Amino acid sequence: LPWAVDWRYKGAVTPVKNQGKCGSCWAFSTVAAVEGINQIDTGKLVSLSEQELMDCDTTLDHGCGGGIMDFAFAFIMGNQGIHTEEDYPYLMEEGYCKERQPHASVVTITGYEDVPENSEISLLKALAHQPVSVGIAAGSRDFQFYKGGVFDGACSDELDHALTAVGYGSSYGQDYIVMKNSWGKNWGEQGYVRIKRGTGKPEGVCAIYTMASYPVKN
Ligand SMILES: CC(C)C[C@@H](CO)NC(=O)[C@H](CC(C)C)NC(=O)[C@H](CC(C)C)NC(=O)OCc1ccccc1
Repeated sequence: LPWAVDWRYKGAVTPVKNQGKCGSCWAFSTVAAVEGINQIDTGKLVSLSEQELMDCDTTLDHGCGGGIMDFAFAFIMGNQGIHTEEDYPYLMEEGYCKERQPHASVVTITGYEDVPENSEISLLKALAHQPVSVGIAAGSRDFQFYKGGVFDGACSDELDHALTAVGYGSSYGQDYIVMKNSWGKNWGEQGYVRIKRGTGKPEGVCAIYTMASYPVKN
């Protein structure tokens, strides 16, 4: 396993976005993971459409009411791909599903995998290959008002938010996993949070090892 990984330096991560007053973190996490594997696979970094997931992936996911990244990965597979942000921009509220645009470009995936639960090494192994979608218990004030540094809790006790892990490393003896949030650039470390790893908690800080998954593009 590499000592440190950071997909931002590899050009696989788009600028931090902002979900606004809408519970669409699941769509932002899904899209960031697909933007990552797509860049790794094609060399092109393309910002993709969270709005398409909000408007069109409505059977199992619930727009601003919440969703699950695995459901969204499955939708993208069934939908034969996802449009670019440019072609299908974010409105911060649910809208009608726009029909497929004939000449629009889409990014496809061929599958997705769940990271084995409660296994830090499994998440690091996945992260060494690509950005990974991660569920997190983010309801605590400590997390909401996080300003920087290596976060070690306190957290709420159930999963209620989603981030995208984009790397891991160590600084001044503190081991961390760095994650992209979708609360704009003014939150945390320019929109990112470094979460402590190696704490010995099987579920990880804020339960980040309990619902992680990533898209596959063969
Ligand atoms: C207040 C929320 C709507 C805010 C948003 C983030 O913006 N949270 C979410 O979208 C979270 C993310 C998840 C990774 C924990 N999703 C949720 O809370 C979803 C919502 C329902 C409607 C699908 N529920 C959910 O995760 O229930 C647990 C579950 C796990 C695995 C399979 C089925 C169910």
